[in-house]
Amino acid sequence: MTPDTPADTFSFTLSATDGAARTGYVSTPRGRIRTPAFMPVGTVATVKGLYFDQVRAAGADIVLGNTYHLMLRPGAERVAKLGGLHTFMRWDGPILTDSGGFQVMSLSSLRKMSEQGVTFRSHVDGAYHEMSPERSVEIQGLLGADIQMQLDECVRLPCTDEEAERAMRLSLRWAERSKRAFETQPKGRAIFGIVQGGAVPALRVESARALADMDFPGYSIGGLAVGEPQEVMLAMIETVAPHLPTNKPRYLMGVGTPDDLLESVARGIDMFDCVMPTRSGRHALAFTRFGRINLKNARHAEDPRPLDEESDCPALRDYSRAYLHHLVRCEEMLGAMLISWANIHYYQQLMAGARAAIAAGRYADYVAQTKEGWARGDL
Ligand SMILES: O=c1[nH]cnc2cc3nc(NCc4cccs4)[nH]c3cc12
Repeated sequence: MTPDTPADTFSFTLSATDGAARTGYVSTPRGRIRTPAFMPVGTVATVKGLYFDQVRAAGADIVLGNTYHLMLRPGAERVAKLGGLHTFMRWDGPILTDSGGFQVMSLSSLRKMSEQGVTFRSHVDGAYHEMSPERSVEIQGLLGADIQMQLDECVRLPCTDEEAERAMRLSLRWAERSKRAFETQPKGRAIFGIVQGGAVPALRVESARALADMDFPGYSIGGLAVGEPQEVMLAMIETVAPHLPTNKPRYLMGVGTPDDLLESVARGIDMFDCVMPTRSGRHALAFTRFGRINLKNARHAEDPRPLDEESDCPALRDYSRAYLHHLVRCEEMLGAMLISWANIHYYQQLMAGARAAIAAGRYADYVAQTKEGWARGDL
């Protein structure tokens, strides 16, 4: 923390831009987040298969926790009683939590949505729960999240314009209520508004402008990475970004592949989260400088080469493809752990390279060279 940044504040500093791409850092009481940033997903208080010292060593400055999962198990009040999520899972850096609404709609059963909020049955034990903007913020506060999300309604794409409009306007009303409920929380924490509006440019612009008028400390772009083609996602980013304040961070929720990250950074996104690196790691899919490598494939059975001998990550540098293939074939947990570690490291170094390239004014070249590497791969 530089001396001029008091320990109990949240702020965003833009260091350089290259076209619409930006690099800088978010300052929080628990440390800085270098942007563009990729946030490993720690769904139930763990980045699946990794120790947090590996997550930190890979270059992650912040991790994501899921409010929906944690409120069901072990429970928000229980986490608070145990000292909060940072203490509970032994991660002392910033934590971002989502609001739970997205998982309620994708994981729970018997959901009932109203102006007040959403009631649902837990996918864990069938118990009834209700989630309102106020309760969601209360839960995120009990978890101790440094960056919190408003409760919103994310419609799956494709959807009708009427559906997108209804959900966008509800989300704006919930943005007001979430922000008001957040005011009781300790200084230094932030809450982000979430831009909705489906794939309808006019609705996206209206949502972004209304949220900007509410003066949030940061803005998420939601309602994307829900099955739409990449070009639709990128078009919505291009539509929304000009209407968001340049001096506040922009977080694209649930994104994405390495290609999604590079293309979204080029359009002005600062923060990302995605289960892709860890979920793919559990399915034997490695992301490398040479593109994707499916370690289930028998052609790796006698390949003594590591995934990337030039990497400074042991999982990429020290283990042969043959060994990784063997672990995968035996369904040994170390296989999923090593490939998840490799993928988290790859995503972090992809963002580190983007930050350096933007600062040097050569982001377009960085993207082109990176994509050439993916194509050149001797997979
Ligand atoms: O609008 C949203 N609001 C709050 N959380 C989200 C999370 C999101 N995650 C994805 N995509 C990644 C996925 C994860 C699981 C199914 S899709 N898209 C998302 C959109 C939203």
